[in-house]
Amino acid sequence: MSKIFTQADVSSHSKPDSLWIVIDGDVYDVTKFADDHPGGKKILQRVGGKDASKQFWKYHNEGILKKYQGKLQIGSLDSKPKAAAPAPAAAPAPAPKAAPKPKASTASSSSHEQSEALEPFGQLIPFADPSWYQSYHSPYYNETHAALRAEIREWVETAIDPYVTEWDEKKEVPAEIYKEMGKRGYLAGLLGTKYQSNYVENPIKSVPAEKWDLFHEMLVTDELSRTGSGGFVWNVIGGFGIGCPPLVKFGKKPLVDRILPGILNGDKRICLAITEPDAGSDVANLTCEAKLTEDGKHYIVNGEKKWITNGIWSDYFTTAVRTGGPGMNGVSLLLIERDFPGVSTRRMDCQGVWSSGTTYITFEDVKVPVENLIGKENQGFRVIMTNFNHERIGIIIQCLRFSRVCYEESVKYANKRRTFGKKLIEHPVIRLKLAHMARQIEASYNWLENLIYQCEKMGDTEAMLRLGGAIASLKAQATVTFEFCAREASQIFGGLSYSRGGQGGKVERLYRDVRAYAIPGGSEEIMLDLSIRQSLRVSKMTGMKL
Ligand code: HEM
Repeated sequence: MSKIFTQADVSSHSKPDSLWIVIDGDVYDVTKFADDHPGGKKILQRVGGKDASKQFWKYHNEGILKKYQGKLQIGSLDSKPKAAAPAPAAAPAPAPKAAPKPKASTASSSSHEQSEALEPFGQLIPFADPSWYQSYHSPYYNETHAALRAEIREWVETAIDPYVTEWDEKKEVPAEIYKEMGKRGYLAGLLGTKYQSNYVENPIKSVPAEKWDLFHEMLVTDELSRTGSGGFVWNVIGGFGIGCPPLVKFGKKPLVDRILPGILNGDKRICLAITEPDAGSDVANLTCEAKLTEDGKHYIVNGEKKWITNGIWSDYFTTAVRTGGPGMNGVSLLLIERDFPGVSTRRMDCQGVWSSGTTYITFEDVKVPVENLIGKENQGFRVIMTNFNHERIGIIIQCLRFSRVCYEESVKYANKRRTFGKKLIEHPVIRLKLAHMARQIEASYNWLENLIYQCEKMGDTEAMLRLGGAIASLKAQATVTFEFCAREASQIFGGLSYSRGGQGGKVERLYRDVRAYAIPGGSEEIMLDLSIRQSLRVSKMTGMKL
C-alpha cells in the first residue's frame, strides 16, 4: 500500500459517492464500506476528506484497523512522518544472544543462567504483561523464552485477534488455526513434559527442542490467552491439553506411535472425557462402564459423558471408565476412537466459552481393543489425578492472563474516555479499581511462576503429592481474581461491556467465560478444601510437627 497522497487529494473525496478519510496519516477509501459501517454512514460522511484519527480512536480499539486495513487503506499522506507509523504492539524479538551454556542436560537448568534482564517487550503498560516483559530481572526466562514470546505474539496479533469475536459468535474457530498450531510445532510442547520432537514434522522454530521447559509451555498458553476468549483458547488447546498428556505419558508405545503424529501435527483432535451427568468433581463415582469380553481382547463401553470440551470435533476420546468395583480403584482410562460404532456426540449450549465445542457424548456398546487401555486396568485414578495438576496449571495461566486483559482494556479505555470533564483515569475511584486488579494479578502470577518451577524440578508423582494442594489453592485464587477483574472492568466500561462486540467486547465475553473456569477442573469450593486437606496429609508424611 505505497500510494502517496496530498491533503488536497484527500479533501477532494469528501462526498458520499467518493469518501476518503485519514487515520494516523493513512488514507482509507470508505465509500463502499459506509453503508455497512456499524456506527452509521452519516458519521463517516461528516469526516469525509478530513483527518478522522481523533474520532476513530474515540470509538474503536486497535483490532478494527488490523482487520479492515487490508481492505480499505489505499495509501498514506505525503506528510506522514516515518516515525509516526503505528508501532507494532509487540516489539521485535531481541536478537538471540549466544545461547546460555547448558549446565546439565535438562532444559530448565539453562533458564537460571540468565543474569541480565531481557529487553522490554510489548506496550509496557505496567501489570498488563508480566514484569519480565518490562525488563524486570527474573531467574526463569532467557532468550529462548523471549524469542518464543515474539513469535506467538506476532501470529496472535495478525491472524487471530482481529477475528476472535467473529469466531466466538459463530461458535467455531476455522480448522486451519488448530492445524497451524501443529504446523508451528506448538502442540508438541503443550504436554507438561519434554518437547515431543520425534513425533512432529516441523518442530518449533524459536526454541531448540532440548531447551524446552515448562515456562515455554506457559508462554504459549499465556500469549494465546491475550485474545481474551476462553472459547478460542479451549478450541485450540482445551481438549488437547488435558486429553493428550495421559496418552503420551501412560499409553502403550504402538498406540502412541500410531496416533500421536496425527494429533501433534494438527491433523487429528483429542479430548478428555471424564465428567458425567452425575459425576463432576466427584470423579471416583463415575459410572460409564467398560466390560472385558470373554476372549479378553476388547472392552464393551456403555455410558454418557457431559461438558466435554472439543468433543464434537474430536477423533479420539481419552475416557474414564469403570472396569472394576466401586470407588477410585475400579477406574481405568481408555482411548476411544470416533470411528468405533456406537459413539455419538451433540453440541451443548453453554453460558460461556462458545467456540470451545462443549459436548454431550454417548457410548452405546462401543467395542474398544484392549491395546487402547492407557495405564493399567483399575489404576486410572492415579493417571487422572496426575493429569489434574497439568489441567489446573493451564486454567490458572489462562485466568491470570484474562485478568490482565480485563485490566489492560480498562487502563486503555480509562485513558481515553472522559466523564465529568476529566479522563476516567483521573478519577481516584477508577484508579482504585485498577490497583485492586493489579495487586491480585501480580501476587497470583508470582505464585504461579514458583509452582511451575517446582513442577519443572519434581517428577510427576512427587509433584502430584507435594504440589497438589498448592496448585488447587492457586486455581481457586486465579478464578476468584478473574471474576473480580471481569466485574471491575465491566464497571469501568459501563454500557460498552453490556453489549456484545466493540470496545468493551473482550470484557463482555470474558465476563461470560468466568464460570467455565470457576467450576470445571475442580470447583472453587473443592479446590480450597483440597488445598488444606492434601497439604496437611502430605506434610504429615514428611515430618510436620503440630
Ligand atoms: C476505517 C474506518 C472505520 C472502520 C473500519 C470502522 C469500523 C467500525 C466497526 C467494525 C464498528 C463496530 C464496533 C466495533 O467492533 O468496534 C464501528 C462502530 C462505530 N464507529 Fe466506526 N469505523 C471506521 C471509522 C469511523 C469513524 C471515522 C468514526 C467517527 C467519525 C466512526 C464511528 C463509529 C461509531 C460511533 C461506532 C459505534 C460505537 C459503539 O457502538 O459504541 N467510525 N466502526
